[in-house]
Amino acid sequence: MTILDDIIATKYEEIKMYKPVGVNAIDFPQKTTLLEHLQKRNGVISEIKRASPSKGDIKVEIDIVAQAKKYEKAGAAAISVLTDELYFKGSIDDLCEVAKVVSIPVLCKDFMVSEIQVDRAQHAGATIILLIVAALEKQQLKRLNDYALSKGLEVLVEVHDEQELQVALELDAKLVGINNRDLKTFDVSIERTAQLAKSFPFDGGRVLISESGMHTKEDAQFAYANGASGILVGEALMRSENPGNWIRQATSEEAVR
Ligand SMILES: O=P(O)(O)OC[C@@H](O)[C@@H](O)c1c[nH]c2ccccc12
Repeated sequence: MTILDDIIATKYEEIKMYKPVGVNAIDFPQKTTLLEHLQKRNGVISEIKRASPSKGDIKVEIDIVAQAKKYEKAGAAAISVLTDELYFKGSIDDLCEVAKVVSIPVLCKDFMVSEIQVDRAQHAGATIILLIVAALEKQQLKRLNDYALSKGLEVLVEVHDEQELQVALELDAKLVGINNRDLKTFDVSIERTAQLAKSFPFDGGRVLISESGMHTKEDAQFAYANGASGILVGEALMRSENPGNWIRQATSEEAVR
């Protein structure tokens, strides 16, 4: 059993206990779309990540609304919010709080196995969901992808190796994330992006997003230089004294050249 198997197993238990989503729709500010942003210019998908199984507590007590506002003000392309409670100390309420105050896309970062989670994410204000190829059967992946798209959500399809990339391409995913972290062993290497980018077809409006393990402006530069239009950054922004600066530096002319 890997940690990923454990997490997925808890998801099936969790979804049985979800309270039905209320009938009152919340009035969220209108949001832009991530694909359009990344087709035009590079960007940082900035994450709210209180803790993680590989790093333990990162910043559990944090004003996430203030943090999200900093991300938006600095020009983040989107905000990712970890909603898993057990392993990441996040919550669907975290996502909802963020979605209420920003006009950039909001990604529900969780391990989706069921349409119930997709609905719940959208109800809480998410405009993007994550689907992890390594965590899903092919049919299940296709079903959830079709379902989310039919609901008007954007879908980020996450891969970690060549085979998974092919699965994402078969789905015709437009937002493809290469996770530099192996979710089974936690090994991280940003070289993974460079490797997989070699077989990435940069056509059809598809964009490549490099996820995890980026700490410096040079890391961002490396990802962009290897074909990424977007980078997904969690820990570095959560630990930074000045996350706005981090984002601005990683999106400056110099960094994206
Ligand atoms: O904190 P980092 O190393 O910057 O990583 C952010 C993000 O990529 C990572 O949180 C992530 C990528 N894919 C995931 C899937 C599930 C949970 C978490 C993730």
